[in-house]
Amino acid sequence: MSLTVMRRVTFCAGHRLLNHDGKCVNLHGHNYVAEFYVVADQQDEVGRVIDFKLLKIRCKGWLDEHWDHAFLLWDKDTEALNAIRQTNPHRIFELPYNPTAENLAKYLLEIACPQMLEGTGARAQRVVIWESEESCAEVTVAD
Ligand SMILES: Nc1nc2c(c(=O)[nH]1)N=C([C@H](O)[C@H](O)COP(=O)(O)OP(=O)(O)OP(=O)(O)O)CN2
Repeated sequence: MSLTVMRRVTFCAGHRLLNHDGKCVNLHGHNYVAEFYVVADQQDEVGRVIDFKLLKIRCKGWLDEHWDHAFLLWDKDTEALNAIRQTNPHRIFELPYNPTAENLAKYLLEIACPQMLEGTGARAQRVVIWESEESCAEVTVAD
């Protein structure tokens, strides 16, 4: 048997896809939805994998601090980085790859979730990023 809990968090961010052969090569924004699927080795004395409220505080807290209302840009995209830096104030989060939905999900699972969930006894198993109501990317920890 395996028990998983999920918390959904929404955030707004701007980005562009470098080398994309379509309109998403332009700076634009999305109302993203992130889903965090979390497991633990055992349930706590209350019967929880993790308190939903604590999960919300950790996941939403990280996104509010780092990605909400920021431009999520590839650190190689110097043209966009320099353009956004011309505006004051500005909020930029540099990524080591293009900010596709796939890569955002990967970054959250591999880098951000261990930070978010530190000390809770829970760990992320899967992250889904919805870029629109129609399109999402999903990443899962390998077996
Ligand atoms: N595999 C991926 N493909 C695309 C991604 C992505 O993250 N992963 N992202 C984009 C763009 O960010 C874009 O904003 C979304 O593109 P698209 O789905 O084409 O947008 P629309 O549905 O709004 O297109 P309409 O033509 O306006 O219907 C692109 N691809």
